[in-house]
Amino acid sequence: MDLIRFLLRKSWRLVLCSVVAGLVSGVAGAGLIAVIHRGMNETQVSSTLAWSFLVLALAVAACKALSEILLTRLGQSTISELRFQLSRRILDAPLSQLEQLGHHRLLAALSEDTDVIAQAYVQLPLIGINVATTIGCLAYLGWLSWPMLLLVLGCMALGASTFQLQERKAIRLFTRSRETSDALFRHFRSIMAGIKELKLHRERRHAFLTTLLHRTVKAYERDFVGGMTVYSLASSWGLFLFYAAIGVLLFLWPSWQPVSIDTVVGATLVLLYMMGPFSQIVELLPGVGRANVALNKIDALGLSLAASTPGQEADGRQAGTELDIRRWSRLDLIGITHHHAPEGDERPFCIGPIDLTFRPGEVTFLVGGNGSGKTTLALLLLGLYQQESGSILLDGVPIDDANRDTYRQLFSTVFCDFHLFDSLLGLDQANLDGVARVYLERLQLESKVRIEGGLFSTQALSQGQRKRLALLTAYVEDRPFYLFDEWAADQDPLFRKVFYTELLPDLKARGKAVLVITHDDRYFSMADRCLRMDFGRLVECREQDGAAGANGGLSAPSRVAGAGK
Ligand SMILES: Nc1ncnc2c1ncn2[C@@H]1O[C@H](COP(=O)(O)OP(=O)(O)OP(=O)(O)O)[C@@H](O)[C@H]1O
Repeated sequence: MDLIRFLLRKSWRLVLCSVVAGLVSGVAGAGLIAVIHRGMNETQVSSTLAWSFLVLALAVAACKALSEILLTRLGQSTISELRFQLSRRILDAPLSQLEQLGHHRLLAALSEDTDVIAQAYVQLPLIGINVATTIGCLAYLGWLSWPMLLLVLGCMALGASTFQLQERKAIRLFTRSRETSDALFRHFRSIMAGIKELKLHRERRHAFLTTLLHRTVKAYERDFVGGMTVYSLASSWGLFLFYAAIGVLLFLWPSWQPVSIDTVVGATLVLLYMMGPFSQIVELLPGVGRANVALNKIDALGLSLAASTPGQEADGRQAGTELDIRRWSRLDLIGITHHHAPEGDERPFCIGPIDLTFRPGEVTFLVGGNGSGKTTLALLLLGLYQQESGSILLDGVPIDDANRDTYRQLFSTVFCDFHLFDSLLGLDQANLDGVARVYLERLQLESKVRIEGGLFSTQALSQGQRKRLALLTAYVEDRPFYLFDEWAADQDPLFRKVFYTELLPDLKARGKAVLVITHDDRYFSMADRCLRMDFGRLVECREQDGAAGANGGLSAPSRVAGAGK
């Protein structure tokens, strides 16, 4: 309901206009039936009646068209709003929460759930209009004969109660099919990401298609068809009750009590007319049921659209920050701990407690075996993971929910699994192209890529070249703290040398703090200090790690906790 309130706040004018247009159309339709009924009974048709007929017919057609046009606009604007808001909620949500959910669930929510919710939301005015039309018809029926009204109301109550019993089953099936569509999106992602592996291995491709995908697709089909079948049966039962009421009125009622043929014809006309809006309501109900399932799903993902993130302003900036990220002098990690939620029976991976200090103009190498926790520490430092205990202080100011987003603006990064946007997005400094072209030459990409209006001419590059382009983006960002997660791993020996012996010293000379996660022991001497991760703990670099300060001496932090202090 929060979501409905949220949507109504955004688009109440469109909803109101379409409801009014629909109501006028519905009421005019009921009036048209009354006029037709009177016309059938009059031997000499009056001109007033004829004009009423014309005006009402025009009103019905015009308002129906207007209502439909407005509803289409409402539908598209609702989908846009939902996609925008949900994307925003995803960007606001903690990284660890998103990692636990997985990309496939987020994609399913962004595409399937937004569609289903928007379609149902658009149907709400239609349901309102049809209910209003039905009430108008019932009022006319009551005016013709209240016992007949009671009969029809009885049939409707019977239909509604049986429908409610059946609907629970339909919702259960829709919920199951929605869960299956998460798995379906995971398979779609596997197709995209694993296309080369699937093409190369016939048996794997066959197993993927016939076992995984086919089973999931069929499970989705079965549950979805099951849910829709329940609704179809319920709607047919409702339709039958309508015909039953007409049958009783036409064939049984006159034999029970005296009634004029005129009343019977009028009541039959009303019931036949009511069948239109009634059928529409019943057809709309499965969509409403699926929207409920989609709403619950979005809530279950922890991405409720109605909620807002504490400290987050509407424009994405944060209130109440005391950080000056351009003029910082020390960054302290004090007693930081974190653990990854284990999958199944695995033991959780714990990191920390970690004490560490960074200063501008200092190049730090972070080494350690695979899975030792280097990237996890980097993500904690960047404020992308939230520590479970301990604190991060920038010039003595603790980082919290209110200033974390501002704190993150301290860093430029190239992650191991970096993403390259197709332009220098969000960078609108003067002479952006000129600045970028200087780095393009420096990174030896000028013969491969052109930059026009901040847009890269191509991304069809080798992995190493794409990583250089990501480095270019980081350079242009010109932020105070650089973090590279195994950046040099994809580079040829020549460019690896350029990175360690030219680019890093250049960043240092510009007063940047640099943290390099690396396995390149040949270049450890380029670091001011070298830290080692070992099973989630930060330990001193051993002499055999080869860590030597840039000025030639072994950096060997005397106490890792106080490194840099
Ligand atoms: N999102 C996650 N959820 C659960 N466990 C995770 C997650 N990310 C990492 N881990 C676990 O945490 C441990 C440390 O991972 P991390 O990526 O920090 O290591 P790393 O030192 O950077 O390794 P590598 O050198 O291979 O990149 C690993 O055992 C890994 O299984």
